[in-house]
Amino acid sequence: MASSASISRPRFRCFDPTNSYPATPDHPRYFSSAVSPSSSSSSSSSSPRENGFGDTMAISNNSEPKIVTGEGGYVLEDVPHLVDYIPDLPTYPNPLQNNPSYSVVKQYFVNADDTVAQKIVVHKDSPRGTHFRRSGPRQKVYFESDEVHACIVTCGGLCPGLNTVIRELVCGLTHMYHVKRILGIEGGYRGFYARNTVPITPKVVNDIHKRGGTILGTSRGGHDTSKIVDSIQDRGINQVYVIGGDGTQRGAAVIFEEIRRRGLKVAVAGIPKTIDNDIPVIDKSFGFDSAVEEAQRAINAAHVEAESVENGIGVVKLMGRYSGFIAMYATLASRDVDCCLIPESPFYLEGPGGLYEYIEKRLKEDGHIVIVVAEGAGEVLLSESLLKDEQDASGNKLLQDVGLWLSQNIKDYFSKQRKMNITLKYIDPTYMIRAIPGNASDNVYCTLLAHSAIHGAMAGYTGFTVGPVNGRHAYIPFCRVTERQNKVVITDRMWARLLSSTNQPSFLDPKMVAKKVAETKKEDTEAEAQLI
Ligand SMILES: Nc1ncnc2c1ncn2[C@@H]1O[C@H](COP(=O)(O)OP(=O)(O)OP(=O)(O)O)[C@@H](O)[C@H]1O
Ligand SMILES: O=P(O)(O)OC[C@H]1O[C@](O)(CO)[C@@H](O)[C@@H]1O
Ligand SMILES: [Mg+2]
Repeated sequence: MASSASISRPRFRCFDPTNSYPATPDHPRYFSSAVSPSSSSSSSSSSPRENGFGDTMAISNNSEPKIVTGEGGYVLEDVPHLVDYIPDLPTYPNPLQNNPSYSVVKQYFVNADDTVAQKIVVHKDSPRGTHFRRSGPRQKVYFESDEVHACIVTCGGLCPGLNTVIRELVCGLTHMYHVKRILGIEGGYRGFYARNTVPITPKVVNDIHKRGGTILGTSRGGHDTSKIVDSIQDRGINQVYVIGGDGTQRGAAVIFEEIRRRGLKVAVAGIPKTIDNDIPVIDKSFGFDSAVEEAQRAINAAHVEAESVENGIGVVKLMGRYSGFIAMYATLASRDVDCCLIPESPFYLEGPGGLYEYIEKRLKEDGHIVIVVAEGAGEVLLSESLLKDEQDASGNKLLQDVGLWLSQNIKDYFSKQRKMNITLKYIDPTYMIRAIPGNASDNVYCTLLAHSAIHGAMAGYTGFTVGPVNGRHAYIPFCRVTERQNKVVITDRMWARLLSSTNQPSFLDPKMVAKKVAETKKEDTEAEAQLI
């Protein structure tokens, strides 16, 4: 899919320019205050951590981001490394060098200075912008195979592909790095201190990618940082793989901070999960493709029902608490949808240009209409009529059922006010969509995510999330994926394509459109100014 955009643009809250010192044309510099690590090796090689620029490594003792600047407005937002706070770590040759499966691969190891550009459409004089460290195997690793004790935890809502990521983490660690100790943490974050752990082997996970859900179980809430890190320390875990959405990545970030504060040699790697696709920076999250595909079945059913009766109305609710990506892509894929309602695009029911007027038009012209509504759409309208302010255990807002509310209002309006005979069928496939296994494309994607995370942790990187940025997998600092949510930008071309494919009203007056365009431009300018 096209790179997902966000209404709120990068703000670089995690970037402290007051720590900067000037970059020279041939020597990019870290912005944080520099302290050279003393480096030693107990085995084959000895060197400070590569920074990819032949430059002295700059170490920050706190959670400052590691920013490298270069020529032409080049910025690298690097991820933390274990040597940032444990300087004397030995390194070892990567066991992949002797792995028969990978031995014929030319240039299997990632070049030390490979970075991935966040912005790929640039102008002649525009800055080169933010880059992230490219993911992949390094020549040297910071863990010996026998020393690794990894754990895997899944948190938040279900998502197609969760089991595939678990499987590929286990198989990747075992087959690529000969790791023998991998623990599954049961039931999300609270499992670290309140539930059992299970040893996992490739045999245990062999066919789990064919099943929906997560074999480890999941939960919301229950993040007690010090209890979690105590448990990591007590069990001798030194690689933590955390699979989950925005809340989970926030949780992983604080676990990493506590680990760093305690000076533990423990790598923390996040694998972003959410069918909502609301995680910024990365191209898309795993499970999203599967969700869009499965949604077609519900939309198809709604269409068949609606077109089989006189004045048939099919309403399908899809997930998307804050972001309407599933609804938007499911609509674009289906071509049977006449109206798509998402949280980012406010709508109204009555009067000229409103939803009721549009439904009536479609019924008169086609005899039926199919409406897709994302669960977070129309929140303002709903809160006006139903006051409820509840949260789940993780603090996420609990939403009213917009599909039911909309269906009831449509029925009332047409039968009572317009005295029309309509037949409305409401389909809520949300949990059926979330519970399926990953589709073929998500399964391949999950493998790449799991392998990226393993290579990063083995290479000593920590405090990072993995994911593709413009098609290339990268290591992204936690703060960049937690500082905002990815949202559909209704002033982008993709939303315009949707409007033109459904022919629905935009529900926006021209003044509002102008305001949105101006806001987006202002945010772009501010983000660029911070990069210079
Ligand atoms: N700011 C935070 N600090 C520490 N832990 C957090 C934070 N936010 C959320 N968590 C923890 O992360 C876990 C998952 O969070 P949440 O339920 O919001 O799901 P998620 O990861 O966002 O996934 P999704 O929303 O896609 O289902 C929960 O155990 C929650 O306690
Ligand atoms: O009912 P649960 O498990 O809290 O999950 C609901 C939420 O999970 C999500 O799918 C994100 O995983 C949201 O779209 C949805 O609101
Ligand atoms: Mg979330």
